[in-house]
Amino acid sequence: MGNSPWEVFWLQLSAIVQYLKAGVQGDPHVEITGVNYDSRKVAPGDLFVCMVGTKSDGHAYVPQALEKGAAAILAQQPVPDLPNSIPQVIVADTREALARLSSFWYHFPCHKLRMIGVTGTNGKTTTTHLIKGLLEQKGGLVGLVGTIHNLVGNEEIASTHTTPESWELAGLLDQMVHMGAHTAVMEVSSHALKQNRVAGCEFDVALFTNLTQDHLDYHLSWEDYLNSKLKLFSYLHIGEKGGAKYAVVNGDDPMAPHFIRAAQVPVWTYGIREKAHIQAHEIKISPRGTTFLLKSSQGEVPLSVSLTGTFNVYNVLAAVTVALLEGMAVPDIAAYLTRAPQVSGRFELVDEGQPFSVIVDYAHTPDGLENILATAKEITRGRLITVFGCGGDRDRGKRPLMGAIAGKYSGFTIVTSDNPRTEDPYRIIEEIEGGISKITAQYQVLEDRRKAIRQAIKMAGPEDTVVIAGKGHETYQIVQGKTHHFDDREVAREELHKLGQD
Ligand SMILES: CC(=O)N[C@H]1[C@@H](OP(=O)(O)OP(=O)(O)OC[C@H]2O[C@@H](n3ccc(=O)[nH]c3=O)[C@H](O)[C@@H]2O)O[C@H](CO)[C@@H](O)[C@@H]1O[C@H](C)C(=O)N[C@@H](C)C(=O)N[C@H](CCC(=O)O)C(=O)O
Ligand SMILES: Nc1ncnc2c1ncn2[C@@H]1O[C@H](COP(=O)(O)OP(=O)(O)OP(=O)(O)O)[C@@H](O)[C@H]1O
Ligand SMILES: N[C@H](CCC[C@H](N)C(=O)O)C(=O)O
Ligand SMILES: [Mg+2]
Repeated sequence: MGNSPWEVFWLQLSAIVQYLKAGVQGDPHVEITGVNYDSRKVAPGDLFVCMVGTKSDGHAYVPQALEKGAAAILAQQPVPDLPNSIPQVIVADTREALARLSSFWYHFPCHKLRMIGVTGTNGKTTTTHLIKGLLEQKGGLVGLVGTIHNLVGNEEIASTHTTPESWELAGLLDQMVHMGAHTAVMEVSSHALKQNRVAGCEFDVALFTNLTQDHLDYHLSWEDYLNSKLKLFSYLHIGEKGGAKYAVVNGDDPMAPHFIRAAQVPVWTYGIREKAHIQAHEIKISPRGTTFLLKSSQGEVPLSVSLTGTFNVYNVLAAVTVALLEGMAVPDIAAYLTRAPQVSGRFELVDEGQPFSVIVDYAHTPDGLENILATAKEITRGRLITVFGCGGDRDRGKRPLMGAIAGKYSGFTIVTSDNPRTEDPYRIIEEIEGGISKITAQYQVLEDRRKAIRQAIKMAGPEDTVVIAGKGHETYQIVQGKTHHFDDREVAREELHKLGQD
């Protein structure tokens, strides 16, 4: 954290107070040289923002922040016994205030970029990558914010969250502006929407992919999860930007009417089953890609993409809808899609010349797993062998559901660990077994993920498919709070090489 890399920057606290229209206790004529919401990372001259969290309350860390040299405090409850030299700004919601302040600090980068926000349970990463690739065909740079990485021009900036905290987000958007990007396409998670991480961003386009069960550990109810996602749409019309604003909605999703109702801007729909502005017909799926007829107001054209599965047709339709509305012509869209690169860890084939297929995929929700396994089964002549686990410290309700889905589609399943984090791996596995054991006895437990992958590869015969689900692009396994290097693709490759050696 800190200032923009492009200039040494500071603000007088009074300017921040004025912008936020907030109350202040103490003398606001102090220089603020940075902003931080984590006492452990505060630098001298920072404004320390007290955020109320799920684990602790940032107001309690003011003494640590002051020890590190914080020059002022932004709080939502007055902090008692502050030294006279430390002013405090009081707002109703510090997360929202931080988001607005971040945008102000970086001179409103979201006003200088066309902002495209993509939300939904599954498909955000895939859709945003497709949108970036498509829009760059028009010329110029498109920035990207998301799960795998953030891209500022062609520079890759590691991502810690799918949607970063507002301070880091404004910094990224600022860098995109300085690199000359004209558009930013970003994944907007439900956590980010609920926590107001994007409250300082004015979006031009909001896109909804789908909504199925996830994150109930955090949202506690389906309504809260849905309402968080809806925020991207209900705030879309508000702001000072010129230019066309619109919403794009998957018309086949049962939740579509909520998103259509929430948007107070023109809405465009896409889909396969229901009537929609942009549609796909005659879908043909093969292990290395999909073809279909794209129907839009410009007529029908055949499309060929390297992404496999009906679920990916939805992602392609979503991206195509945005590309069309951003002014691209159908032939240019079609030409790009035939050569669009695969998204890392999404239906990624590991091919070391073995006589069976190995697919690494990021499916970590019941719907994601069902989609990937249904697709894999459709293109497999032999047996489908699935390796998967469920994340620790995450929605427990997903575990038996994913167990049952794996049991339903797979000839054999190996239940293993996927980032147990602080939980007991065997407790997570037991919860998965609660679902799979009701469907089939064709499974085994191998907690060690490498052993599970090895076993699946050893079992596979010609024309079988091994699906290794849940981690996709991830290069780590978090066990007992510690992060170890682990990459499903790397391990699968190593285990394939060992075949026949023992
Ligand atoms: C559940 C969740 O979303 N947590 C996020 C939230 O943390 P929190 O509110 O629980 O924070 P907390 O630990 O209670 O601490 C409260 C405050 O005290 C501060 N603090 C804490 C300790 C200390 O010593 N000093 C100090 O100042 C913290 O910095 C924080 O400001 O706010 C933090 C600051 O923005 C985030 O880093 C943190 O993300 C955690 C690490 C996380 O794992 N989040 C995941 C679940 C997440 O956000 N995922 C979504 C994508 C999900 C998906 O779509 O699949 C994402 O957008 O990445
Ligand atoms: N449109 C879709 N509908 C259902 N499942 C999908 C869809 N697109 C992708 N998936 C499945 O979900 C997995 C994750 O896809 P992707 O990374 O694009 O989603 P995401 O929304 O970005 O996920 P996250 O919330 O973790 O960021 C894929 O590996 C695939 O198994
Ligand atoms: N964004 C998702 C990713 C889950 C990926 C899976 N590998 C896990 O760790 O649970 C989450 O944080 O819930
Ligand atoms: Mg993602």
